[in-house]
Amino acid sequence: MPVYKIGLTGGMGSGKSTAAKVFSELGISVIDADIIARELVKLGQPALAEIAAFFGKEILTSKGELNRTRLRNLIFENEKLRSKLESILHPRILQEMHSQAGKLTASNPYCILVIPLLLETAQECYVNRILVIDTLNDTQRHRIKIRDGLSDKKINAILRTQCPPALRLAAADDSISNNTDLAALYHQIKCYHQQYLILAQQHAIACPIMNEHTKRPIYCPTCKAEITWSEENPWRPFCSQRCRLIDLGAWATESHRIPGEDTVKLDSDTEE
Ligand SMILES: CC(C)(COP(=O)(O)OP(=O)(O)OC[C@H]1O[C@@H](n2cnc3c(N)ncnc32)[C@H](O)[C@@H]1O)[C@@H](O)C(=O)NCCC(=O)NCCS
Ligand SMILES: Nc1ncnc2c1ncn2[C@@H]1O[C@H](COP(=O)(O)OP(=O)(O)OP(=O)(O)O)[C@@H](O)[C@H]1O
Ligand SMILES: [Zn+2]
Repeated sequence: MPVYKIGLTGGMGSGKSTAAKVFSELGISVIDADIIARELVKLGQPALAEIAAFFGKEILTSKGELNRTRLRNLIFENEKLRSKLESILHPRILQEMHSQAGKLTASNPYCILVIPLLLETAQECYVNRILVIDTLNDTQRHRIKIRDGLSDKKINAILRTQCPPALRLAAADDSISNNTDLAALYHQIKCYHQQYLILAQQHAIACPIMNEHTKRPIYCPTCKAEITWSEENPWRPFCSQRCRLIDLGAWATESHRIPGEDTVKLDSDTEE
């Protein structure tokens, strides 16, 4: 049975890595998408070659490593370049993250998946619960400035690409407010840790019973191919990334709509 997964997410500098360290100290396995993203662009990795092929040799340092600052300056100023980078890295990050999670043994009561862009990339379906770490804007900026020495302009450019904090909190099952000190952060995490131990146990008991009752074929909503609902298929309920993206496109173009009356008519909806 797959290990119960808590998706830890939050904006830039909200304290995800700091919180992850606390969970790890409590004996919980942590899989961090940011760490995977860094591994994937190390010297000799295929993703680095793909990035260099698209962005040019100027994106590499004299040692052939990724010039992260240069790439950061490019992608947060240009949506097309960001999409291109994401198309190279995100499928690989997702695959590696779920491969690592799939290898966790049943001795793990639950695990933490640190996914900075959990909501931005619609990964809600891969986790059992969403834990959002939230920091007030001023504190967030102050901490980023101290840590990274970035200007307000550069911080704004990054924050603009991320989910607005209010939407993130609205999607949360649980939330941590990280505005004061490390002791307060630690205290909140310890409380959630106790809850997660119980929830994971309840899940482990309920899940096999539910699976037995719901054992029936599942079909890809896009191409109708029969799929297996398992850790090995990170695109579930779709058969592939392609079908998932096609479906997302359909939502974006509104060919998928939940039927219902339009109660509010926007000006732009009314025909002249
Ligand atoms: C552009 C890169 C090389 C810049 O590296 P750098 O070390 O300067 O910054 P770092 O990785 O610490 O990111 C800074 C902040 O931006 C956020 N961020 C990174 N990529 C993105 C993105 N595509 N969209 C929105 N926010 C992002 C991070 O979560 C973090 O809060 C790096 O961010 C990257 O490879 N990004 C693409 C991969 C990705 O999407 N990672 C985030 C989720 S795993
Ligand atoms: N409770 C706290 N008290 C004091 N400093 C903190 C606290 N939480 C986090 N910090 C500091 O704030 C900065 C940002 O935290 P952290 O690196 O954990 O954020 P993050 O969400 O992982 O960032 P990113 O999105 O950039 O990866 C770090 O320098 C960290 O030491
Ligand atoms: Zn399909």
